[in-house]
Amino acid sequence: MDPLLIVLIVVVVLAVAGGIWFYAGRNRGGEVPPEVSAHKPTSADDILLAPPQEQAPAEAETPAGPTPEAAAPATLERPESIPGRMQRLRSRLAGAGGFGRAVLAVMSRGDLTEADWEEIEDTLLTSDLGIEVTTSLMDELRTQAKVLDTSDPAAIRGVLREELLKLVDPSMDRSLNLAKPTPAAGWNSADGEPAAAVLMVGVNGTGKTTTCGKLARVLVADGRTAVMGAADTFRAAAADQLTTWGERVGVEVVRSEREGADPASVAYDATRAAARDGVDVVLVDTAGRLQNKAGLMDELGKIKRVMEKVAPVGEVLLVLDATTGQNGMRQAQVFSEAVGITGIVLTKLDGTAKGGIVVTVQRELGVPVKLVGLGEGADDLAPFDPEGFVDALLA
Ligand SMILES: Nc1nc2c(ncn2[C@@H]2O[C@H](COP(=O)(O)OP(=O)(O)OP(=O)(O)O)[C@@H](O)[C@H]2O)c(=O)[nH]1
Repeated sequence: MDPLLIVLIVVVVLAVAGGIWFYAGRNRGGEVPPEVSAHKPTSADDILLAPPQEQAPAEAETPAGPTPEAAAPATLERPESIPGRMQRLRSRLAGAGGFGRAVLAVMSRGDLTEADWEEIEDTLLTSDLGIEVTTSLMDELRTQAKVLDTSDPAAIRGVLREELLKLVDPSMDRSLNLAKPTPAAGWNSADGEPAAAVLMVGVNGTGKTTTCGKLARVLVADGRTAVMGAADTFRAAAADQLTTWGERVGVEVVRSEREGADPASVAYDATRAAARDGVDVVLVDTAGRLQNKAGLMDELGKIKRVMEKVAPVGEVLLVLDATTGQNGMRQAQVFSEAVGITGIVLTKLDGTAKGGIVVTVQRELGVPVKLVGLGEGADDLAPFDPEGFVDALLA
């Protein structure tokens, strides 16, 4: 036989055998394993997918809210009630070790020396109270110490509690504005009744997306319905993260499948969807890129403007990381100038003993802390309670 023909036959036989082996191999492997084909979880997802801390997820009745378009889990979680979580989180706050306790310990020594007063001053300054507040608090404490002339811990505690409470200011209105807004002039009532709108802003990593998800749970626990808008189109995982949060409690998430899509258009779609579905609240998550103030103003301004084609935005919540101290304050100023802020969410308060940031941020921005994040658990967000906070600082 012609040697060329032999070589040709061998090549054809090898190719056919190889093809059969490859095909059989694919079938042997069966379906592509889900961990390969599915979205690869990030560390944040791991946290989100974990069951809520200290609370077994319970089966809930059919939610009043809209059904998520994505495949929903078979059972929905019932978020922890607001009073329940406040009770639980108060002890966590106390566990973080408040600066009040350290001041109390020094003041209870009685007959304070200058060194003792310096120790108190250092404690106050390192707790992020800022120089101005520290100085006036020191003056007040010196006066009160003279008046009291005692080392009785209960009496000193009473004075310190009163002074700290004054600084935190219990008279501020900390309620969220969740009243149904008056529709915008051009709004067609056939398109539904606009929902109360909450816009979440802040630097990246402060916990905006997490807080949006946690706040949706607060609303569900409070018997309200909601829609979330994933207008953080800069970080693709943020929309996935928000979708997971929504699915757990039956809250629809409006998102764009296109990375880098116009955040304002997602915010607008979410606001319209909320009106169409007749839900109570629309929560919009945004990206926190602080490239420059002009860019930030443009982006946030545009988001707010398009949402207000439906109805006024009732709440703009600035999400601030309590552990970033004075650095966080500078960023907060930029956001507050870029878009009018109506309240502050202080996250990661579980990770710091420097509770003084509550006082500083309220004074510098002139708006109240309305919510606090006290952990990575799904229900670790609670309304800010000044008395509980001061008690925890002194515990
Ligand atoms: N300990 C603690 N961690 C928190 C709290 N709130 C949020 N976090 C964590 O902070 C990390 C960042 O949260 P994200 O919600 O992704 O932050 P983000 O601001 O949306 O970030 P970008 O999408 O990049 O802008 C996550 O690991 C959260 O679990 C809190 O109150 N306490």
